[in-house]
Amino acid sequence: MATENKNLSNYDKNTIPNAKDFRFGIVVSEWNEQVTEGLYNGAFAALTDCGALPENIIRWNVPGSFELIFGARQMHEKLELDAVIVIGCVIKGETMHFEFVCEGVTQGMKDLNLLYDVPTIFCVLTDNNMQQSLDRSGGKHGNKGVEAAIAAIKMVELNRK
Ligand SMILES: Nc1c(NC[C@H](O)[C@H](O)[C@H](O)CO)[nH]c(=O)[nH]c1=O
Ligand SMILES: CC(=O)[C@@H](O)COP(=O)(O)O
Repeated sequence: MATENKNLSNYDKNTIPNAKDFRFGIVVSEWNEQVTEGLYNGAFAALTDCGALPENIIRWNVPGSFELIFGARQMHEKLELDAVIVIGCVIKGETMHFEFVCEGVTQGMKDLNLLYDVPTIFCVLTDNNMQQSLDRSGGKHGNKGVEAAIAAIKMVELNRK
């Protein structure tokens, strides 16, 4: 199902575990800051709406999406967390750089999920243009940051079984 057929912000709070005892790390890319801030705000709002305490949500910034890998790894290594969410926005330019950044970040996130017992949640937009990114960071298709927050809570619950 494409995003255009599913609002990214929709969730049923009654089906989501209470996150009051969960600790989250969020690594945010500064590239396309207007979009990544919208994603972060969506994630933060959804986490706290589901019971997470603001003091249990630790944010680090990195320059670009490719640095999300190292930033998330350092969070896993240095902080006691239940989940790490990485937030980025990669938008196609004139060259192949888009493909390599997207592939590198995707593979890096997969590797982190293999290396650590704490889940790393992938909240990286990989869009053809800015409008697509705006539509998915609080626009007409909702907010992927909300989707990522709900995924993080569910994965923490799964990890505690
Ligand atoms: N073009 C975008 C980038 N490029 C920068 C890389 O992510 C990285 O910071 C650089 O190659 C240095 O290692 N990053 C994004 O997040 N979004 C883009 O659209
Ligand atoms: C994803 C990128 O690095 C890309 O936006 C950079 O733009 P360009 O391919 O025109 O250099």
